[in-house]
Amino acid sequence: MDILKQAPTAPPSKPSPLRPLTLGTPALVAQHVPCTMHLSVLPPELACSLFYKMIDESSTWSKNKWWLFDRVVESPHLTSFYARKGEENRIEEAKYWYNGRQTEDPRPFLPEMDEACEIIEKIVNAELKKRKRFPLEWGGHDGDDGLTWRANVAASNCYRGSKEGVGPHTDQLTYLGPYPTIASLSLGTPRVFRLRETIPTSETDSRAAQTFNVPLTHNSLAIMHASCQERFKHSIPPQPSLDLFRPPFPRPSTNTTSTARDDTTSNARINITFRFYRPDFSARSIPKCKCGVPMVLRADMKNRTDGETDKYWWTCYGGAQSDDGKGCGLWKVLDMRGEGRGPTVGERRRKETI
Ligand SMILES: O=C(O)CCC(=O)C(=O)O
Ligand SMILES: [Fe+2]
Repeated sequence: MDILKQAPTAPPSKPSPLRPLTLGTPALVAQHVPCTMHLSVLPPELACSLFYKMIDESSTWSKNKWWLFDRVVESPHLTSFYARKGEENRIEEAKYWYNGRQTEDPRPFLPEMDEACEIIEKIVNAELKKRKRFPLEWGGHDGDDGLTWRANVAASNCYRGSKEGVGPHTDQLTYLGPYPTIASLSLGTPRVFRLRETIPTSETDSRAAQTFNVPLTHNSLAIMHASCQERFKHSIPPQPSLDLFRPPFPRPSTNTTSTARDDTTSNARINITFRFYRPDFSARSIPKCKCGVPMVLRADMKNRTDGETDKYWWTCYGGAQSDDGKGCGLWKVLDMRGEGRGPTVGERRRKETI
């Protein structure tokens, strides 16, 4: 009888934690995460003048404040929101919301941002042609090739010194829709961009998450490709120390004398994320919760599937700015077809094969 006894089953062992890995080259970035890294993307003089312009503008930017569980949190770094020319009317009229609060009217792109944006669009579109497309990505309008990524807005951040950063998060998909492509330009002091995968519940027993650290240097472009927001959280962690940035060109024609120059070194980093707000996720198409606030769209990262049937949640964000941090708690699953969204890459493919 003894032989029939089953060997005692060992308790399921958790996969061993993995050490953080620094991805110091574009090849390593492409190998490990759904991102690409592009170095020295703008003409050096443009990168430098855009850095100065954004540093000056940042004195009028603001900090983000919102409710997290039972406390008000304020992100120390400064942020602002810009719309590309020709898009301001659509975007102003639309009134976007962020963190449960109506955003100020977006500012128009500065001329240097326009110049940078045109260069960045070319890089992004060349990269998109090489990549696998996901069925829920924006499929484009009839008549265009569905591949063209056009930045119509930009969110900008300024981190002053090594302590300012942003914690692990995914970008809200409310206006970006599923599987967005986000192009993130870094100017000034180098910082680390940290990515960590959220392991789906069905795989937590078989594999562990790894932390990836990507150094972001002045004038580099990190593209977060489709599936990055669905699979990875990203952050700019505070650092124990920083390499100061020495701008390679002086400030253009200011009245400061050489002894009073404030451009010799800087501990600040400017980040500009160029984004494509999808026409099928226009502000007026966003459902509102019982608080009267547009709901926020997020991917169900723990139960992701195949790029076609992934689940996304619209959730109440009214609590983020209310007096007590409590909202109505309403949530519902995104229903692409039922809500009349698209066309998606998947729908276009199906049409083409019929
Ligand atoms: O500063 C960065 O590179 C990242 C900023 C970011 O994650 C965001 O604005 O959502
Ligand atoms: Fe982000």
